[in-house]
Amino acid sequence: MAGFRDIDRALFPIKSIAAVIEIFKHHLERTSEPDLALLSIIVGAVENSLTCGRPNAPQQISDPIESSRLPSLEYHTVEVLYNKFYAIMKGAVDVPAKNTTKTQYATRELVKKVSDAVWNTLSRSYYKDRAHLQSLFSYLTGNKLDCFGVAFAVVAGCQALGFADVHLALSEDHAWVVFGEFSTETAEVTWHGKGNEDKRGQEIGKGVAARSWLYVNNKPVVCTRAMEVAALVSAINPSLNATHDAYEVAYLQQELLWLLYDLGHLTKYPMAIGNLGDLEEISSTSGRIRCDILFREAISSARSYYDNMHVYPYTYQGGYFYRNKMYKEAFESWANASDVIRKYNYSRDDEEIYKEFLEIANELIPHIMKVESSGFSASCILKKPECFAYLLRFYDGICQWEEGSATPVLHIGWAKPLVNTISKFDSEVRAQVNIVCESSPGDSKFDHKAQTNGNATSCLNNNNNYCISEKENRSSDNELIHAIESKVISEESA
Ligand SMILES: CC1(C)CN=C(N2CCN(c3ncnc4sc(CC(F)F)cc34)CC2)S1
Repeated sequence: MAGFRDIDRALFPIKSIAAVIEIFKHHLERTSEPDLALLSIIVGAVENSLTCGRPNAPQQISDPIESSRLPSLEYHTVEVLYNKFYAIMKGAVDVPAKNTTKTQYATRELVKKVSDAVWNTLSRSYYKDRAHLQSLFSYLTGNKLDCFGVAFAVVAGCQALGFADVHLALSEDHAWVVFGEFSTETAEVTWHGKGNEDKRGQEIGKGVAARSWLYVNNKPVVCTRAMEVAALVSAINPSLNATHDAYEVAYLQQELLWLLYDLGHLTKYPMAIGNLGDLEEISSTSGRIRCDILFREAISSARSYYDNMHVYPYTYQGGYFYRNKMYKEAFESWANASDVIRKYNYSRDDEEIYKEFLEIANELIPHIMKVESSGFSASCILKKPECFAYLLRFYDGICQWEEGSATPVLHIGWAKPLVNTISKFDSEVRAQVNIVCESSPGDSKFDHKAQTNGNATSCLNNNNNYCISEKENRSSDNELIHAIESKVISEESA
């Protein structure tokens, strides 16, 4: 049984955040591969004691990070849970004894059996979106896991059984596994969303499902063991209740993310870098790079390794700019997010990103326009043509997202804030935006590269892409506005 090494035992009982960080350091720096089950049980136990525990004895005044603030976590407690997990996995599959030195690779049947073992030991019915259901501590003490937690448990189970080829694959709203000699096999192992039949055991769709944002055009984050540790650290949830976080848990998550960052394990994991950026914005670590640099690193990671098919890096950055009243920069981030989503077809599985764009279009941008047109605005974005251009690119990306999709995106609820926003820009500001039409050779949204045909006309038609560049010379953008308005309103009459 991989799990416990003497060094681990020596660090028990765990009485401080610092001790938890020491265990992660040891597993990441001095073992062949970190033990996912062990680390998930430990961090789940700590999170549980600080966020779900009953208000225990009056809090000790000592520093929660270094000395004992945590209810002491005994080696025996962790060992019992670890052995229980191992027994469940062992019981589920009869792994042939390792009689050969030949590396054994997992099969689809094995992966499905491990997924069934987890699936069949979950409580019958519980609120799946509740917080703190992501760790093996939750699974082993409460038989509850969220959809990410099930996928993580399957990977940890396969590791415990000796299958080093089974790894976690992550999109921005779903998780599955890759396996086999070249990690080319894929399998669903958990559910997604509400009321959808799970597809466990099936390979990841290549057909129409692959064109939805949910599967990020087959550009998922395929994890190494250390990146699976980064995923479990990202999944740490410091929330105490709807309005407060447990400071010690947020601090633990932030320190573990910096440990993983320094070891290079976040390089190909944009969302983990974004999570670290969010934590740094709340409470910056002295001597560390600023959070806005982290948001930029997340974007360049998505561009470098995932063909710029991920949306969240831009919405991490846009959210930061918005919270810090950097509205022009926020518009640019959201226009860039829209340039990603336009490449996809909208499918019923994409509700999460739909809600993200709905909130930006119908809450955040209207709020900005309200405060900016109150006359006391400092950033006077209503006078800047580039802001108008960013907003048009943002809205146009959503229009194009809808084009060619089986499910409509826009409805009248989008039109009012949209038209209200555009009409806040005076005509002489709008006139400074030049809209250039581009012919599009192919029909596919993914491999189409914009071609500039040189002659500038202002249009929004269903076949051609167009890009917007702010230029001095005037162009009539009323056609464009009417096109957007008529498009949206025609949706209404449809
Ligand atoms: C800009 C935002 C709204 C802020 N937080 C965002 N998150 C996006 C999702 N988060 C994540 N952070 C690290 N890894 C993963 S893997 C995954 C999909 C799940 F099904 F496994 C989600 C996710 C963390 C929080 S996007």
